[in-house]
Amino acid sequence: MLQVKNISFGYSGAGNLLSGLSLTVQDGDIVCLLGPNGAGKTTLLRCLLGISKVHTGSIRVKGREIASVPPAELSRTIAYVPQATDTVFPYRVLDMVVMGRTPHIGFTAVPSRSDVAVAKEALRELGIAHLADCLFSEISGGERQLTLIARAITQQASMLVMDEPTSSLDYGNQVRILKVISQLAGQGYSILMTSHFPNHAFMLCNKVLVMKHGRIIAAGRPEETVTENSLSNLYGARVKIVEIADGATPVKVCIPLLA
Ligand SMILES: Nc1ncnc2c1ncn2[C@@H]1O[C@H](COP(=O)(O)OP(=O)(O)OP(=O)(O)O)[C@@H](O)[C@H]1O
Repeated sequence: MLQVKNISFGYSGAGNLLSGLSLTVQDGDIVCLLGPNGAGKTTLLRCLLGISKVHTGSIRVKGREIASVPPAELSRTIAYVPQATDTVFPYRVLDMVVMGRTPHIGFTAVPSRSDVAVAKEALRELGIAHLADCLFSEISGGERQLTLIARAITQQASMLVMDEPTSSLDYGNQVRILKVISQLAGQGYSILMTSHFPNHAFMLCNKVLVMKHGRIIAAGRPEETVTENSLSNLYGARVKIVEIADGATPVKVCIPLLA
């Protein structure tokens, strides 16, 4: 689905932030990108979406170089869920979500009834149908994040790229979003998400990319890549990983140690 080979990128005036970076996301994968603040995770996502142009290397989506894929077509393949942001425009939540139809209908076209129906269905799926007429600027950070996920679902792309999808959510909504992500993967979506919570890797993901100083320093299954040693190297914090029983399946949990 997504093949990244040996890319490099730096912001103008600075040296390379990303260098020699390669990764693959297969159909149905849930990939967790872990790394400390400033490692380059969001920058990498922006490169994958073609928002920032890589200096060297290749990014292929469904076998085609993204630079050669028209933006609307790329948006029908990959949907982006940015970190929850504010907007200066007083859009209704439903209007924000209907915007997900833009790659299908064009910037100037008026959304049809069926476009609005797709958006309303996404709101229902995420349990926020009651917010449809609220202003995006007047709902909570967590509700905004759910709205942005609804917009991505409305886009009906086959891959979701999510930047810290649970960052401003309360505990219950974090679990809700993790379940939604798992269900979306079950429906055939490929998912690449950044997270500051290594537990997400164990709970949800079949693959982990560990990023530091603009490089992928480890890639593989969560059990191989998320270890007490790797986490303490990555974050400079002591971490204990324990197994707890959840029915028949033991689940690994990371616990940071203060001492
Ligand atoms: N538009 C920009 N222009 C110049 N430098 C930038 C820009 N955006 C990010 N950077 C720099 O690039 C580095 C990586 O930033 P990035 O946002 O990709 O990291 P991140 O891993 O997503 O961090 P976090 O976990 O804190 O969100 C940082 O040092 C940041 O200051």
